[in-house]
Amino acid sequence: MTSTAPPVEVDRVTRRFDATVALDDVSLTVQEGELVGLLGPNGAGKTTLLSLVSGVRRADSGTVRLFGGDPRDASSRIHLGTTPQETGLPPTLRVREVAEFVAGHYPDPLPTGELLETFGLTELAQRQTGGLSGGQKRRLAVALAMAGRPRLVLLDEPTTGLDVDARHVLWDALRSFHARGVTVVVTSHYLEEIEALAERVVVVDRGHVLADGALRDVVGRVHLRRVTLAVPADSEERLDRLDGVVGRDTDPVSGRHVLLTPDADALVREVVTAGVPFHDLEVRSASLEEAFLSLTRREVPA
Ligand SMILES: Nc1ncnc2c1ncn2[C@@H]1O[C@H](COP(=O)(O)OP(=O)(O)OP(=O)(O)O)[C@@H](O)[C@H]1O
Repeated sequence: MTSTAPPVEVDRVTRRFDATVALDDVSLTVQEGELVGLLGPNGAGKTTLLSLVSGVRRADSGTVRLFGGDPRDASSRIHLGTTPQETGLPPTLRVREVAEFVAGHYPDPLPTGELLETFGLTELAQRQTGGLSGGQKRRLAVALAMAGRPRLVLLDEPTTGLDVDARHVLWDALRSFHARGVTVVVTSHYLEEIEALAERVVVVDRGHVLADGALRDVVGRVHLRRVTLAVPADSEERLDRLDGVVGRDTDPVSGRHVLLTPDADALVREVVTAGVPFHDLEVRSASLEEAFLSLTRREVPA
């Protein structure tokens, strides 16, 4: 293990579960200080990837390095904090007791009061964990990952089940740790979470890395524009006959039609030429969600 090695180095890793290839020749390096969002549909291989990096599982082939060492050696994991998808907390222990118990395993832990404060848990310090709500347990589980002042944290779906306020408390906490230099790898089903947090996005599907880059580059890579417009109900079916529309949806708030297209200028010209009566036209870049759907609908490269 070397202190200058990147926190995560995954090199040509394959991992199977019987006939399922969960990861197929995956390579990925995460440098110190990065905040990486790992995106992928259910079963894409995200949890498997994190389990290899945290030393819980072993790769069938290829190599995984954690700060330059073997993640299966406890000494390599000294700078690692993790929050798995499911966390078991001892139900009769109080929040503060659990935090102190976990902190006791590290040579230089964060003061428990500071940890609880950062995650908005101060008020709950005396509560038994068995009496916490699902969202409160989740926040505690993420806080525990930070107890030992990790240099790298792996968070698997950290905000699943949290309401909007609790999610924002957690995002702020993650941002503050990241600002102090902590490297963060986070998986999420909430694309707006990755948009809000991550600087780099890695899109995984069926065991392959489909895209890896700065958030705006991944969104830009699909070259999609989002054209929103309102049309009278009796003209709606005319939208189906337009060329160059690769996706169609309805905006849940305004009820306007959303058309995804690689060439917004050509599409708008076509709408005008076809004489479709429209109003409230808006053109903007595709969101990460739209880019993600477009990417994961593609065929997996050979
Ligand atoms: N212990 C296991 N035994 C058998 N198959 C497994 C096991 N763990 C994962 N798999 C399979 O490997 C593939 C990748 O699973 P993985 O849990 O890594 O996906 P994921 O991207 O984390 O999905 P999710 O978003 O649903 O958590 C899936 O097809 C899954 O069914």
